[in-house]
Amino acid sequence: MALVAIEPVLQVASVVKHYGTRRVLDAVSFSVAAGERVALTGPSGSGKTTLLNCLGGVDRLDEGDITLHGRSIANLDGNELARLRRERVGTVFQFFHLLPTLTAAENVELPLQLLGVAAEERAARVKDFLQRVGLVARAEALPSQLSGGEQQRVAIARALVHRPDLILADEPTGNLDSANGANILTLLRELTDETKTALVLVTHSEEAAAICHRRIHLRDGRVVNGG
Ligand SMILES: Nc1ncnc2c1ncn2[C@@H]1O[C@H](COP(=O)(O)OP(=O)(O)OP(=O)(O)O)[C@@H](O)[C@H]1O
Repeated sequence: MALVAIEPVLQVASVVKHYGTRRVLDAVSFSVAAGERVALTGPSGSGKTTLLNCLGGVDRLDEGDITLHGRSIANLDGNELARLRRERVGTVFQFFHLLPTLTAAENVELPLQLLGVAAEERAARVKDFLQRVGLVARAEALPSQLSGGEQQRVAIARALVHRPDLILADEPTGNLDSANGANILTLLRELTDETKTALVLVTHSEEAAAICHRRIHLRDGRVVNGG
């Protein structure tokens, strides 16, 4: 049988990052395939959030490279990087980070607006994703009128609506009770399966790591297993 080479969605090659003289990421390498979910674990201060920020193009690397869908981010200028991030990446945070003056539907629509998607297509996709996260009835609610679990469902719809290759999630259940946390994890698992979106999930939670196919454990900025 012929082997087909499948290019990873995300390739991290010998990434080094310093804060001052401190080497916070020390030659980190791993890759993630389409639809693969990877838990990024490790003790506090081991570099997980720094790595996530590098993956999202928020922090620049000192050495090494990150390739997203075949494109190296090392030599992109700020505008190109912002565009790549908008097109290819979705993010989910512990504290939801919804825009407080926009409704649930408008929050979900925002990534499509930034990408210049036509109004009709935007409306259809927003409806589809609000349906997928079970929030059609709350489309016109402001974030302050939604529970934490509902806000995180809006954030998940917003992270996926523009069909990114990669979702970056930082403790997405960290601010939810266990029942809501479990619902959010199920939703993340089902939706990333359905859409074949890769997920890198930073977490201290066993339950969250358990929805992932694989774990990458960091200690002192180095991958100690799973890379
Ligand atoms: N902007 C910054 N300036 C200086 N040092 C920083 C900065 N951000 C992070 N650090 C340091 O880099 C190291 C790694 O931090 P990072 O937040 O990536 O760890 P983490 O594994 O995500 O920790 P936690 O689980 O507590 O969130 C820590 O020692 C931290 O103090």
